[in-house]
Order: sequence, then C-alpha cells, then structure tokens
Amino acid sequence: MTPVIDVKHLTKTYTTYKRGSGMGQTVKSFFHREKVVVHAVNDINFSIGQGEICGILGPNGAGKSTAIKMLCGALYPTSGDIRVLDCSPAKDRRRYVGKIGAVFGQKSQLIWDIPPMDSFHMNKAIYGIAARDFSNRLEELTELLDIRHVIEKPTRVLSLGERMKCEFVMAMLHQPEILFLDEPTIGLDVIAKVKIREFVRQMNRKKNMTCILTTHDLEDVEELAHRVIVINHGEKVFDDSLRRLRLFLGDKKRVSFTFVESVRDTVFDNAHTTVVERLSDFQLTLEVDTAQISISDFIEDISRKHRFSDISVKELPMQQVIMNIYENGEKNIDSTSAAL
Ligand SMILES: Nc1ncnc2c1ncn2[C@@H]1O[C@H](COP(=O)(O)OP(=O)(O)OP(=O)(O)O)[C@@H](O)[C@H]1O
Repeated sequence: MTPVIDVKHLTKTYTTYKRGSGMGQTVKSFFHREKVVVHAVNDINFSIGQGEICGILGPNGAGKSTAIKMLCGALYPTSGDIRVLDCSPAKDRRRYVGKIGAVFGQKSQLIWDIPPMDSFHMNKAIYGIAARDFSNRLEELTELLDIRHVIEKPTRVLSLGERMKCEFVMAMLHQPEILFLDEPTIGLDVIAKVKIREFVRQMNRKKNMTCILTTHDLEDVEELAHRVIVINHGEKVFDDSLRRLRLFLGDKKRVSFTFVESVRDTVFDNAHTTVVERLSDFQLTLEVDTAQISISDFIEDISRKHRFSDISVKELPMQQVIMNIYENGEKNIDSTSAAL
C-alpha cells in the first residue's frame, strides 16, 4: 500500500516558563524565569496507507493532540519530517488544506451566531467548490447524517450531537482525501456516536478516504480502526492491528453465564479460567484463556456440571488491554508485539 502519510523522527518540544503566583513572584519573574521543557512528541515514526483508518490512543497528556496538530499543519515540528499526500503540512499550507479535512471535538469550525448552512457556503467560497458539486455533496452528507432539519438554525441553538454532525459536513464538503479527527465523539450520546461512526465508515468505504482518529472512547477504535498506534509519554509504544493489540494480553475471551441453580460455592478458577465478576449467586463472568482450551470445549465442560439459562461470549474489553499497555511501559510492549 502506498503511504499517504509518512512520519519520520517526529518530535515536538514545548518550552514554557514557570511563573509563581502573587505580586512578589510576578516581579521576580521579570528578572529570572525558570524554563520548563516538555517533550510532547518524541522521535515518532510511522506511515499510513491510503484508505486506512488509524486510531491514535494514549492517556491524558501523551501527545496525541500535538501529533495530530502537526499532521494537520497547525503546528511546526521541533524536528523530524512529515510528508502527507506529497506535501509538507506546515510549509505547503495552501496546497495542503484542500486535501485534508479536520474535526476537533473541542474546537468548532462553525460560526456560532449564524446557521451551519451559511458556514457551509463560506467553505464553498474558500475551497472554490463548484455550485453543482456543493449542492450534491450537501445533499448526500446531510442525508447520511440526518440533519437536513437543523442546518438552517443558528449554530448556538443546536444540540452538541447536531453541531458535531454539522462539523463533519463542514470538514467534508471539499471532499478531502484524509480526515483528521481529534476526539470526534466526546460528550455525545450513544445514538449520535453510532451515527457518526457509521458516517466515517461509509466515507471510508465509498471514497477510500484515509482517516486518523484520536480518541479516549475505545468503542470508536473498535468500531472504526483497522490499525492502532498507542502513544505514551510522547513515544510510540504500539503500532499494529486491533487484533494484535488484543493478543497482547493473550488470546482470552469473557464468558458470562446465568445459571439455573446457585453457584455460590463452586470454584471455577483453574489453569485456564479466572472469575472476573460475580453479579449474584447465579450470574458470573469468567475469563478463559482460549490458547489453552477452545471455547466450545470450555462451554461443554461447564454445561456438563451446571445448568444455565443464558450465556454470552465476548472479546476482552479494550479498556483492559489499553490499561495494561500503559502500565507495562514501552519496553515490555515492544518485546511482546515483536513476538506476536
Ligand atoms: N502549547 C503548549 N505549551 C506547553 N505545553 C503544552 C502545550 N500543548 C501541550 N502541552 C503539553 O504537551 C503534553 C502533550 O499534550 P497533548 O495535548 O498533545 O496530549 P494529549 O495526548 O492530546 O492529551 P489529552 O488526551 O489529555 O488531550 C502535555 O504534557 C501538555 O501539557
């Protein structure tokens, strides 16, 4: 796959100065200021192919927003090189902005006091979108996101979900080849999240649009991303498929049972099974190491000993996988992902 994004030794260091509080400290800071250096992104390398959806994950302060801002061209790197669609984002801004779209959950591109429709017209003029293309795309996007009825109302009266959907239209009208999403579903209810994820999936499928997504919502990643890059303390600590990210903790599944009789005194823990949750004397969830026992053998074994009325089998929650990665530190992960 030809890379559309190629990042080499990307580094961003912020330098700020400490200022104490109070009059004395303020006056003192005129003469002497203590320098604070933050290595927000530290020597990161990756490339992303056309049509890929890549999730960037990491704990608070890991450097995700800094990385995405550099990829969008909003921030200059301290060192390293970024090539996106044959452009240097920060240097070739004019050429570059027509090729990309961006939705930042915490920052609006819409103008607060006018309806989104007027902001859309503003983008039509900025990007020089032909009238027919504009109306066709607007029709398609508003239909997909189900927001025809809201685009004429002033932005300030829209709900968060409605506004975010309008942000997507704003970012997509000029048909970008790459879409950058920074926390696009933050604060949204489940229905709006589902709609937005479906929209991104469709744009990716229909238009082969590449998408880079930072999020704290692991469901966004599970639902959308083909690939995951995990950043911690500014460094890349994992870069592979979601499946491999799961394998990091071993090939495990969670099986929840509702038993017909009480299993309060039954011991389920053994070499391949651990009890992870007991909701009642009848309901519990077991974690099964499927590298040691197949899921069908496991269920057969349980059903021979206990009668149950309900069962569900799920993948290991992503939250747990990610927490494990953050806690283990980079060296551990590097060796594990190499071994997978
Ligand atoms: N303009 C700035 N000046 C100084 N330090 C900054 C600036 N912007 C970010 N930082 C610092 O850089 C580090 C990385 O911040 P960044 O916002 O990229 O993290 P993040 O992974 O997006 O975090 P979050 O998930 O909390 O949004 C943090 O320690 C942050 O305090």
